[in-house]
Amino acid sequence: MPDTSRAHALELDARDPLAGLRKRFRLPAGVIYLDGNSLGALPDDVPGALDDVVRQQWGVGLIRSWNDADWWNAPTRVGAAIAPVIGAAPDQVVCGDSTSVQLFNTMIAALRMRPGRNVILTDPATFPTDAYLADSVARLCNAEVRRVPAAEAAAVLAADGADIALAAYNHVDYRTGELRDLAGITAAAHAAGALVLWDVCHTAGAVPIDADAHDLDFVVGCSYKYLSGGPGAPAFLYVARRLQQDFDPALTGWHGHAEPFAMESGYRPADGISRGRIGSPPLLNMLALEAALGVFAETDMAAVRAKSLALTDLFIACADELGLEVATPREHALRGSQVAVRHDAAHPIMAALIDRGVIGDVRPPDILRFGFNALYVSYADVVDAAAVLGDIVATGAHLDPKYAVRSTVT
Ligand SMILES: Cc1ncc(COP(=O)(O)O)c(C=O)c1O
Ligand SMILES: Nc1c(O)cccc1C(=O)C[C@H](N)C(=O)O
Repeated sequence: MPDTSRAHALELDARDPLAGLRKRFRLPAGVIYLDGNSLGALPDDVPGALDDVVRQQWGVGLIRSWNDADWWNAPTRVGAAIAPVIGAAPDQVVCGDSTSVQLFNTMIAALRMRPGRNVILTDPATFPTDAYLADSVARLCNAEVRRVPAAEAAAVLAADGADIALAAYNHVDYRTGELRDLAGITAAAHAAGALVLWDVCHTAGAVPIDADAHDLDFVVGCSYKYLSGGPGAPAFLYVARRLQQDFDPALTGWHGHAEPFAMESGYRPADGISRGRIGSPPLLNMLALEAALGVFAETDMAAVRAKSLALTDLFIACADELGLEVATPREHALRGSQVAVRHDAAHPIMAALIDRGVIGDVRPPDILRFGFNALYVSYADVVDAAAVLGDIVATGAHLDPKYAVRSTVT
């Protein structure tokens, strides 16, 4: 039986090589934050950096800061800082725009790069924005969306892949936290002549992605979850170097032009990853993200992954002891960095948890989600959160009518 005692958790914290990174984040007193898989906690470096960007770079530098503070190159500079986190050699990652925009842009580029093929293969359980965009892209490009669960994707690609242009999958199921077979689906897609687009929103900064080692084609991820870039922080796009000269995105904005300030009347794409740029980037968010990324230079993704698995192992053991139904796979190879617990009263239980300072979220119909960012969640947090959860379920505290009211964002 795993040891779920608080004393043992404190021992684990004392031995944790990442424990020192927790102070790099501003965590409110009295809160156990287990929703970094939706919005990451505030890094300590961000307020000062933003203050400088607003007061000095914007307030004093004004338009000069495009040059003097190198705003112009921020998308590729911040992309270069994200690259090691996702296992990418330099010059393959650009930062900017939302995940949704990047997904749309890349799906169309992939269809253009595989003429004669008209199918986008995706998961029926994909994150909603991915599904909605695939359907819209299909309407725009006269293509078809074929919905095949990730577990069956490699077999479908092998048996019936001739018309598939793109396999577009989420690295982690946002509900259950199940980690998908990135290597297997990618290899099967390539054997079938298709491209792959991985949405790594739930793994960037939490799970090694090894984009180059796995020979991925396109990767899109957000930066406001495990990367802690802040609300609305821009997404990133990886285009493998070998594909960049053929990358033909839908959104041909002027920042992706070969010579933006030549103000030419026609579009000529920039070389390399810069052609993934679109229009003016959200610089305040992007420069906050740049400051947030500093912490990743002080650790490596193998250490982050090892602690994340240990945290989720411990939480699963606690949930087992409480007799709760865990929806997240127990095998490490199949687990992201969150634990999902099924309960018919998921909403009121989460409301009661939040009331007591334990912040997670819920997803329909019955999933309580708990995300574990190894950079700032401690083992003591895990057992303390589980103790509050156990107390609520045992006492029926969640049955209080005040917890029946649902908030807009959960
Ligand atoms: C897998 C996945 N893709 C996309 C998104 C969101 O896209 P956007 O950043 O455009 O809101 C999320 C979360 O919101 C997500 O979990
Ligand atoms: N992106 C979000 C937002 O704009 C508002 C509220 C929550 C989010 C999230 O990130 C949700 C998250 N992607 C999920 O897995 O459900």
